[in-house]
Amino acid sequence: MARLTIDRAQKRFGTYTALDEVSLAVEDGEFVAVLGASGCGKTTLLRQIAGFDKLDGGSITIGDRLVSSDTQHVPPEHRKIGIVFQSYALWPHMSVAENVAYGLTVAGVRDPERARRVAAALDLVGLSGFADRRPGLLSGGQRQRVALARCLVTEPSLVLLDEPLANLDVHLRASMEEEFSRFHERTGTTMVYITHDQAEAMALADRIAVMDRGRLLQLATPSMLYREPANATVAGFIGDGMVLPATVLSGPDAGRCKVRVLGVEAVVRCRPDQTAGDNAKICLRARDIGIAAANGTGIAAHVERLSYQGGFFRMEARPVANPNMLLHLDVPEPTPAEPGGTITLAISDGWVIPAETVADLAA
Ligand SMILES: Nc1ncnc2c1ncn2[C@@H]1O[C@H](COP(=O)(O)OP(=O)(O)OP(=O)(O)O)[C@@H](O)[C@H]1O
Repeated sequence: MARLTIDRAQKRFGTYTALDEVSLAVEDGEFVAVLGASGCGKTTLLRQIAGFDKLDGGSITIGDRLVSSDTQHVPPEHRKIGIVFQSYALWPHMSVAENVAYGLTVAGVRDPERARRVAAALDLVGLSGFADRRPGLLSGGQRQRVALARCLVTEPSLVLLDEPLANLDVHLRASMEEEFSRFHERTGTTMVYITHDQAEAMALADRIAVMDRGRLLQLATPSMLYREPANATVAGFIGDGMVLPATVLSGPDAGRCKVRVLGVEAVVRCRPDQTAGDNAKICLRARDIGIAAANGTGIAAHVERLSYQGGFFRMEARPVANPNMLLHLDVPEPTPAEPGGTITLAISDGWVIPAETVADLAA
């Protein structure tokens, strides 16, 4: 197991900067998900960690060993890294046991040591009874478990997972998520998990690194990302956040600021160093907006759409005074208004997004 330190990693393809000064420290035994939309640079980052490409600037250290820098490039096979790909990449003509044994055979490990380690790895992923099967006769989830066993058997110091569940159906994904979690708990292996699926990242990771256009925007626990997004991009990307212009009326008191938003005053969470002033932005979640009390003041809005979510409705509504904005909130059955009707909304919570400076990397 090893700590992974990426320091100001740069990667360019021609004039395009795919990695722009990415710095990231993954603790020994930690499970970090790298999350971002397609094209944000996740795979490029993984390829630098694995050593498939050379960096244009910065450095990567695994444990105490500098593996990538201007002057150093340790080849992939000498980095003690295990990789699990979306495509499984199993040999179709070999049995499950032979596939798992492959890395050991290449490394010169012989029986009975090799057979013992293969059996232990298959046991770890719950596939002991499948040693003699060909991969073609396994389900997608079982194939991914073989790929995991094959990666583990070499006792890597770091495991990289590149969208490993992307080819599986929804039900299998959920059970494989549990499998990865249990596996991480049992082995304590340092893991970096690439995904564009935030539910998957939230369910699995100790911390999530959110990337956008080659930059790391925030590295934080799932709950911190949700509660305290560092900037408007993270706020909008994670948890369907609504980002609204606001004025901070008074500075923090017990972690909360008074703000004016959509013409009403509200008390929301903020950083201890938040200052009063115009041009602020706040992030609201669906749960931060509710129906105002009868005769209470609030935000008059036209109901545009209702969609049933099972037990409640997701309502979309446009403020009468700001019709270019679309708010969403969850309302119980029976719904308090129908599409075309008007409703008064109240804000119960929210987060003042810190002024955009450097990405806040504090967890
Ligand atoms: N070898 C290459 N040559 C030129 N451009 C590249 C190369 N590899 C990646 N890119 C570009 O770098 C950017 C980041 O690509 P990358 O594959 O890292 O994104 P990603 O976040 O993994 O996306 P996805 O989720 O779709 O796999 C993209 O704009 C891509 O087109």
